[in-house]
Amino acid sequence: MLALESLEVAYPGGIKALRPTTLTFREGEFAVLLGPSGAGKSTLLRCLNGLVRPTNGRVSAPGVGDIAASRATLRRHRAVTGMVFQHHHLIGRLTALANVLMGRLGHQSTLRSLWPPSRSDQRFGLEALERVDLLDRALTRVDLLSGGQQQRVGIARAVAQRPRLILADEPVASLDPATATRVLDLLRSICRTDGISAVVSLHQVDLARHFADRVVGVRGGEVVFDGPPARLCDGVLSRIYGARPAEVSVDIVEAPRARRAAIYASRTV
Ligand SMILES: Nc1ncnc2c1ncn2[C@@H]1O[C@H](COP(=O)(O)OP(=O)(O)OP(=O)(O)O)[C@@H](O)[C@H]1O
Repeated sequence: MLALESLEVAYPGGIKALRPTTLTFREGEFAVLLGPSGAGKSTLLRCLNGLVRPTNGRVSAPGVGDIAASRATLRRHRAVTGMVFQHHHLIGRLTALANVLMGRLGHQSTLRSLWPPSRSDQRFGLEALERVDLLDRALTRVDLLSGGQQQRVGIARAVAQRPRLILADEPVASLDPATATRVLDLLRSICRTDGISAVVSLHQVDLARHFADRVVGVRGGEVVFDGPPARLCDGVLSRIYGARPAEVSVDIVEAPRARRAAIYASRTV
């Protein structure tokens, strides 16, 4: 459904974040990107909704074609692509419902978006919150919610957009293991029920094993593994992480993002 054709990204300064990559994400698939810090996972994800412009190659979406062909194609693609971020990107002083309703803006004209939300949009937003078990918090300010609850609001916002695709960049990196599992479980089950495709970057190998239909392993801007989670054996993990498998899932996965980078740097082979 979503095709990357010889996609390549070089950032200013010459960093090749993504080497020529050709890949297809299939309809309804829950794909997980795994890879060490700096591997290029965020860059790849951001190319999928045009937040990063490739240096070469293109991303094609069904019914849209090359998403970067024009502002209109990018807008059409983004209208059906929900984003879930590590740090939620919510507006803290607004209620959960108001944040969720932001997911509807891509479906409205500029003029309509200046008016209060319609009843049907409000109902849609409340349904989205109910699906992430937060209906009772609809009118609570988001900055009064826990990290896990905020991430569920982030998912509800993406779902309220009625997306065909959800892109999630380390959606559970700031959460404790039990909350991370619950949040991913919700995300995957909503994607399954609604037939939404998902591309999710994770650092936790165990979560990838549990939730992914397909794992794409990235290292040094290249896809070094592409297959079902059952094939994530020790050899594959060391190909992806360049570390002994026993070292992969404990200290790296539990470490905060900034420290992970230092751990990886010290282990680069
Ligand atoms: N805006 C930018 N300008 C210059 N270099 C960048 C930029 N964004 C990322 N990079 C570099 O591109 C490479 C890939 O970064 P990217 O954020 O895609 O990796 P990642 O796998 O998502 O890492 P992490 O797991 O730490 O988030 C890294 O070397 C990074 O330093």
